[in-house]
Amino acid sequence: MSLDKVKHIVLVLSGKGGVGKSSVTTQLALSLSLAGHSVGILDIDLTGPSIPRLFGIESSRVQQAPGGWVPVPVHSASPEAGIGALSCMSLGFLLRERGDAVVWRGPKKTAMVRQFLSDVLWGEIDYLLIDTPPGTSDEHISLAETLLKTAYPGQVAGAVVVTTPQAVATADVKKELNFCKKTGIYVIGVVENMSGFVCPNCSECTDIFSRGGGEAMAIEFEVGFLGRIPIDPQFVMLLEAGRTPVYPVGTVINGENFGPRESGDASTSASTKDPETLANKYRECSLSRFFGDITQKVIGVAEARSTEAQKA
Ligand SMILES: Nc1ncnc2c1ncn2[C@@H]1O[C@H](COP(=O)(O)OP(=O)(O)OP(=O)(O)O)[C@@H](O)[C@H]1O
Ligand code: SF4
Repeated sequence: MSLDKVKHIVLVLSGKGGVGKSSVTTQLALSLSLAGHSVGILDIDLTGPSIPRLFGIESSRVQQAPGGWVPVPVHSASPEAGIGALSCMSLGFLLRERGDAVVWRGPKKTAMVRQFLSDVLWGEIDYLLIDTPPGTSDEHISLAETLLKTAYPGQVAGAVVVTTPQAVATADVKKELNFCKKTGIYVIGVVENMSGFVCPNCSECTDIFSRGGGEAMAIEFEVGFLGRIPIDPQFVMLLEAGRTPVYPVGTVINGENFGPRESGDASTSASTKDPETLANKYRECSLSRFFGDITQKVIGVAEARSTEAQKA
């Protein structure tokens, strides 16, 4: 199996589309690599693969090697900056045109997911994040079946469930948690995305919708709560420009700039006159801090689960 040398596998799930699951997957992957880990992303959202676009590499093509597919690099490792390598695999790389639609029946989707799990040459990596379609579909079932059959004890760290404060009110995200319970997939925790709004003028964080629903749901289902991420208009702009909001300003890997270009690029664009107030607000609302905290919790659970499995 191509997953043999992957240390930890993390699934990213959401009950509904558009809650920011793929955005959370990419920023979680970047935060993990920023923490020095080597990371892969497997995008099994077959009908709407968005990972290549979020990294600005949708025109890349997957290379075929004798043993399988070589994942597309996002960036290589930078030992001097303490950053691990990041690569990804998505059906998006295999489609001829960016807008090509995939209209497949269940068995074909199942076969594709199995092939993605067995034929991608990840090599030795610390984390593999699997971005799944919204809901509980054929892709989820074949993913759970294949992983439960093939993964070694402790390798599947579990699932990160992404929701928004409003989506929490719907039954979809609860279905997702029930799916994990039924299939025996451990829930690492819930992320409440689009929770509050970061003003582009002064970086003030305001709760424009309800807040705290994700945490309440985590308590109800007795699973972990990983944290909240505010709506940040700069986030979309940076992603669209192929930049990485969670990397510090001026992050250069092998000559290429990956971070926001300058401090005004990220959620630091406040026009407040007092630099100290601004700095504090930036610290309070910075996406990198939110993702950094969530990432540390995911690392903690993944390591604890693999240590537990080794002891057993
Ligand atoms: N915290 C945030 N602040 C601002 N914009 C955000 C935030 N999170 C996500 N977005 C934006 O919301 C949109 C939807 O995000 P994304 O594509 O990640 O959702 P998704 O749940 O993966 O959707 P689907 O499952 O339908 O592919 C994107 O334009 C993304 O840039
Ligand atoms: S700049 Fe500050 S005060 Fe003005 S709208 Fe934004 S959050 Fe409110």
